[in-house]
Amino acid sequence: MKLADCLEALVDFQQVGEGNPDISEIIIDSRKVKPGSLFFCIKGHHVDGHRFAAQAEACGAAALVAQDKVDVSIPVIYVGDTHRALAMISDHFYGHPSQALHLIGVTGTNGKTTITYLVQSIQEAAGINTGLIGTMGMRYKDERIPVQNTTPEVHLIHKNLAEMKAQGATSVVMETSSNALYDGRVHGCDINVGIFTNLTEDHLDLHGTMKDYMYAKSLLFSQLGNSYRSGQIKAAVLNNDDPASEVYKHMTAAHVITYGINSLADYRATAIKITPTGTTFRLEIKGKSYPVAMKLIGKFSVYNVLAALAACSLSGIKVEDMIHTVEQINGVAGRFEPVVAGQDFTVIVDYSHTPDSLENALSTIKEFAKKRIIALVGCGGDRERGKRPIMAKIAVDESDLAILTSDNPRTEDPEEILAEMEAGVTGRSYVKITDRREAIRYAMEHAERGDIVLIAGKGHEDYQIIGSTKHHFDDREEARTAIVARINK
Ligand SMILES: CC(=O)N[C@H]1[C@@H](OP(=O)(O)OP(=O)(O)OC[C@H]2O[C@@H](n3ccc(=O)[nH]c3=O)[C@H](O)[C@@H]2O)O[C@H](CO)[C@@H](O)[C@@H]1O[C@H](C)C(=O)N[C@@H](C)C(=O)N[C@H](CCC(=O)O)C(=O)O
Ligand SMILES: Nc1ncnc2c1ncn2[C@@H]1O[C@H](COP(=O)(O)OP(=O)(O)OP(=O)(O)O)[C@@H](O)[C@H]1O
Ligand SMILES: N[C@H](CCC[C@H](N)C(=O)O)C(=O)O
Ligand SMILES: [Mg+2]
Repeated sequence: MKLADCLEALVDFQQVGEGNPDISEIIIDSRKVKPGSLFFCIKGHHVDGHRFAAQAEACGAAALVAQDKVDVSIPVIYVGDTHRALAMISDHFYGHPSQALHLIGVTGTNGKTTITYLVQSIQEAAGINTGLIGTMGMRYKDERIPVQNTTPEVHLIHKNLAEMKAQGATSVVMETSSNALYDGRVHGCDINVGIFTNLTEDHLDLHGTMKDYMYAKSLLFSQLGNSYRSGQIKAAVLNNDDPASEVYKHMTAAHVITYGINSLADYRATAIKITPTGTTFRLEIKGKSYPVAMKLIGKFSVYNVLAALAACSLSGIKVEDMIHTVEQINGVAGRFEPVVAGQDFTVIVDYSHTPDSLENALSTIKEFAKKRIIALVGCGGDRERGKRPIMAKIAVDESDLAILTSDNPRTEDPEEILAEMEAGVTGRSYVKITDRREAIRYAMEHAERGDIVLIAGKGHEDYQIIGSTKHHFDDREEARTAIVARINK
C-alpha cells in the first residue's frame, strides 16, 4: 500500500517531507524495522519511541508517524496521538479484518484464557473456523504464534486477524485485558460479543483503584457500539453474580445475556457437585434443564463454561452440541493441571496468581481433600504489590502447609517480595524457600500419601524471569523431576 493510501484512515495530519513510498509493514519497535516499514514513534511507559526515529531511518523505514518533532530526511506524518493513528492506520492497512469476523472479546480478572479455549473448542466442533488470541499465544489451526502480551499491541491484532481471516477463520476469540482496553490496544476492533468474567483485585499498580479497574474493563462493553445494523450481532455476556455487571449493563446498547450460579440468569447452573475428577451440574436455560458432567474442576470452571455457552449460543450452536463438546474437554494447560508421576499424593499446577483465584483454587481442593493441603505460592515482581500480603495470608490460612516462594521476581529483589508477602501472615506457621526449584522439591519430599499439593501462580509458563533474563522453568517439569528423584531414593 502507498503511504497516501494509508493516510486515508486519518482526518487530520501534516506531512513533512515529499514522497509517497510503498509501505511494506507497520512497525513500532525500531529494532524490527526493515526497508519499507512505516515506523510509529510511540511514547511508552518506559521510553519515548521518538528517540529511535534516526535508528528507524537508518534501518530503511520508508516513513515515520510522530507526534513530536523528529529530525530525519524521510517523510514524517505528524499527528496528535501516534498510538491512536497506529490503530486507525493498521486497521485500514490490513483491510478492516475485524468487520468481516465474528469477534468475541473476553475481559475480567480471572478466567479469560480458559473461556477463550472453551469458545474455540465449542465453535470448532460446530464447524466454525475460530482463531484465538490470548495469554498462551495466537492459535489458528496448526499455527502457534507466541505473544508478549495477553492482548497484543493493536497493529499486531489487526495483522493477525487479517491472517486468520485469509486462512479461513470466520470467528476469532480474544482476551481483552484491562490494560489493553485502557491503552487502546483493541481500538478499531469491531467486537460482536463481549464477555465479562469477574472483577477482583489485580493490576492496581496500573489502574490505581478498583473503581478505575472496573471502568477500564467497561470499555469492552461501551465499545460494542451504539448502532443496530441488520444481520449483525452485538451482545454483552455478563456474570450476574458480580456486581460490576450492573454497571456494564448501563455501558452498552447491545443485547445483554446473563449467566450465574447464585442469582437468576439466562444461563444458570444449579446442583453443582465437585469431585477430584470433574464437576456435574444442571444447566438451566429458558425453563429447560440439561445435565452436564464435565472433566473441568471447580465452581469457577462452571462460571467459565456458562460464559462460553452463552457466547457460543449467539453463533447458533445447539445447546446439546455445546454440552457434548464441553464434556470432552480435558482442561486447559496450566489451569488445574494434574502432575502424575507415580506418586501417592496429588499434585495440581494452577495459574492462580491473584487473591481470588488462589482462594478459589484452595476452596475447590477443600471440596475433595481427604488429607492435608500443601500450598506453594509466590508473587510476581514488577506487578501489583497490594496482592502480596493477601495471597500469603490465603495460602497460610487455607492450607495445612504453606510454602512461600518466588514467582517471576523480574527486576525486584525476591527477598523483598517475600517480606511483603510475609507481612500478611498472622499467627500460623509456614515455610519460606526463596528458590522456587528448592521449594517445589521440598513440597514433593514432604507430601504424604493422600495429600494434595497446589503449585500456584505460573501454570503453563515455561520460564522464570529473574532480572530481565528469562530462564527455562516449568512447574510441571520441576514437580515431576522431584517426584521421580524421591521415588528412586
Ligand atoms: C507497562 C506496559 O503495559 N507496557 C507495554 C507497553 O510497553 P512500554 O510502554 O513499556 O514500551 P516502552 O519500552 O516504553 O517503549 C516505547 C516505544 O519505544 C519502542 N522502542 C523501544 C526500544 C527500542 O530500542 N526501540 C523502540 O522503538 C517500543 O517498541 C515502543 O513502541 O507497550 C508494549 C507494546 O504494546 C507492551 O508489550 C508492554 O507490555 C509489557 C510487556 C507488560 O508487561 N505489560 C503488562 C502490564 C500487560 O499489559 N499485561 C496484560 C495482561 C494482564 C492480564 O492478563 O491480567 C496484557 O495484556 O498482557
Ligand atoms: N471464573 C473464574 N473465577 C475465578 N478464578 C478463576 C476463574 N477461572 C479461572 N480461575 C483461576 O484463575 C487462574 C487463571 O485462569 P485463566 O488463565 O483462565 O485467567 P486469565 O483471566 O486468562 O488470567 P490472565 O489475566 O493471567 O490472562 C486459573 O488457574 C484458576 O485458578
Ligand atoms: N497476566 C498476568 C500474569 C501473571 C503471572 C505471574 N506468574 C506473574 O508473573 O506475576 C500479569 O502479567 O500480571
Ligand atoms: Mg489469560
